[in-house]
Amino acid sequence: MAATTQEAHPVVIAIDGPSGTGKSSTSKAVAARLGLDYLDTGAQYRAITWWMLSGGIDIHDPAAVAAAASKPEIVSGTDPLAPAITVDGTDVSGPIRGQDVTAAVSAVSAVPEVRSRITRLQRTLAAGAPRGIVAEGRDIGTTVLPDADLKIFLTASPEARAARRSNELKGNGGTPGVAATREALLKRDAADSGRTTSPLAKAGDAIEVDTTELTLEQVIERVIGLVEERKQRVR
Ligand SMILES: Nc1ncnc2c1ncn2[C@@H]1O[C@H](COP(=O)(O)OP(=O)(O)O)[C@@H](O)[C@H]1O
Ligand SMILES: Nc1ccn([C@@H]2O[C@H](COP(=O)(O)OP(=O)(O)O)[C@@H](O)[C@H]2O)c(=O)n1
Repeated sequence: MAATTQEAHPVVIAIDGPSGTGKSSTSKAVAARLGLDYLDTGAQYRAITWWMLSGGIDIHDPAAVAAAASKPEIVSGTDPLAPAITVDGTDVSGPIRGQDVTAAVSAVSAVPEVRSRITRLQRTLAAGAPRGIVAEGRDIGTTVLPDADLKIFLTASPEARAARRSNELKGNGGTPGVAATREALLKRDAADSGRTTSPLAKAGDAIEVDTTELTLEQVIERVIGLVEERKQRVR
């Protein structure tokens, strides 16, 4: 008989922060290296926004958004090497990154009925992750998974964030310059931080990592180091 080996309990990592701080890149890499699932919660809010825009729903009418919030079927893949998202069976991973969705998503995600619907999906995915999950967004540590084993809040200067995002958009054929990108990011930060329901915020027990002067690899190593530290402490 083999000695009783204790199954490690699934590890839940919450990574929050504003746009362009490195949440998606860091979360995907950490999940892939640790063999965990990955959840991009921003993609879910973008997907429901894409569906509303496609269906002609007035996204500035919270009652209309609330009434439609439960209608689309949103399915998120959780493989960090091939994150996928579909709405009613259509792959929307490309269209949800468009400027129209980016400009509309903060209004849609501020509606409480949208948040409760998406939060339910997120908790179901986290609960079903066999080895655990890295979930990234704005309210993971505060609202979605308040009992996460590790909470990280990423920050970076607006200049660094705008330069990164602008570079990325150029690669995707977009043209906005750094100044326009910076303005758009700050506007979205203000809307996301200022909403009543589950705003963008650092959880009291989250560890803040300023990525302005760090390479992506340094951020990934920092987070993996914090996961290891946490494991040592609970052993
Ligand atoms: N520490 C870093 N240094 C330089 N570029 C980075 C760093 N972290 C992420 N990036 C780049 O910045 C862009 C935005 O990163 P992303 O992970 O999508 O941020 P977020 O999910 O917070 O919006 C991507 O092109 C990514 O490769
Ligand atoms: N947990 C989350 C994640 C995203 N969001 C909303 O979804 C938008 C898009 O999130 P994202 O993570 O794709 O944004 P980027 O950081 O990629 O620019 C945010 O600006 C928020 O309005 C949210 O409200 N709560």
